[in-house]
Amino acid sequence: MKGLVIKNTGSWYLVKTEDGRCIECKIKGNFRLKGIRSTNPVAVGDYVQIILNQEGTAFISEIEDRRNYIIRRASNLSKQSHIIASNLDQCMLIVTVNYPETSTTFIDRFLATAEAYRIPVKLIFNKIDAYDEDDLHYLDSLIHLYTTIGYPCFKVSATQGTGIDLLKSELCDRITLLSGHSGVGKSTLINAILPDASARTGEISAAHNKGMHTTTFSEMFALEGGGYLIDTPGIKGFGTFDMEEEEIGHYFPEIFKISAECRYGNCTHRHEPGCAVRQAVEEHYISESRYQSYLSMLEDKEEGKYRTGY
Ligand SMILES: Nc1nc2c(ncn2[C@@H]2O[C@H](COP(=O)(O)OP(=O)(O)OP(=O)(O)O)[C@@H](O)[C@H]2O)c(=O)[nH]1
Ligand SMILES: [Zn+2]
Repeated sequence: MKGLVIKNTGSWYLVKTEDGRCIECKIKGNFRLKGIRSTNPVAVGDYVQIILNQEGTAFISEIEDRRNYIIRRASNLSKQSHIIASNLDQCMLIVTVNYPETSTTFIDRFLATAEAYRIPVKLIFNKIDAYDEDDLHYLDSLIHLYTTIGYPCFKVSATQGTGIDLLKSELCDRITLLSGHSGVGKSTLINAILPDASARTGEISAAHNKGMHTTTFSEMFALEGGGYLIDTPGIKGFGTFDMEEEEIGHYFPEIFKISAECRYGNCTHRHEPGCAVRQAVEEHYISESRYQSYLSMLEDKEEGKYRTGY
């Protein structure tokens, strides 16, 4: 029987079958991702084959190939990774320009990593009810910047309910991962979208307290109109994987586009002569903040910090 893994507690998985039942499953056999040592062989979002036993227990016997997945290293030194979720249609990054301020470096690192994973991102600017004129001006300039690069932007207020209907239509029939750093209003937004989510979130935390302190597991919430929302409690961003220096620029779409005109094919857009990217920054075709984010990722790479995520 085929099903979708909607919850992972670390010791068992909840699988929603095609006929609409939710079945608790264990895994059987040895599932390995090529090239990755993972702490969880099966992830939320996986399509699996399950086998029901006569005693009423069930196990996962097969995982279908993943369209994509995002991972996070268990720790900086560890080679083990944790698969956060798989088969995502999109990520929504929740951002606030104030209370607290989300830095453009944080946004850009998230976007670049999602590009590397080939997952489209939409930016959700929350708390628009709380901004003064300066904040709103800055908000509009960010929206202009990111929309121009190709990332759809939405303005919402989770507490006032502004923009929530449009957001719901963007979520419809898709599998969406919600992300954002602490305090941006992720829980409030989830509650505005899914009125019964708070009860279920309580349920996961209870499961966690039974000894799972180091790893947080994801869960999918079914949306009223179809589709799923994935919350990743405790995960503020996802880890980058080993990107080559020349590769980092590929994940900044506007930098990548212009880099075709650089004199050298392996240009890192720092000090090389004939660099079209640096020229574009000087002429304001590429934003200074995006370029700085790009440089900061290069620096991490040089310092061997790229495994930490952010
Ligand atoms: N003014 C205003 N405040 C909001 C809005 N959304 C959330 N908040 C407030 O921001 C604070 C943080 O909201 P949470 O939903 O707990 O934020 P979170 O992102 O889940 O934070 P963590 O639990 O730390 O991950 C709370 O005091 C919310 O009431 C909004 O749209 N406008
Ligand atoms: Zn260059």
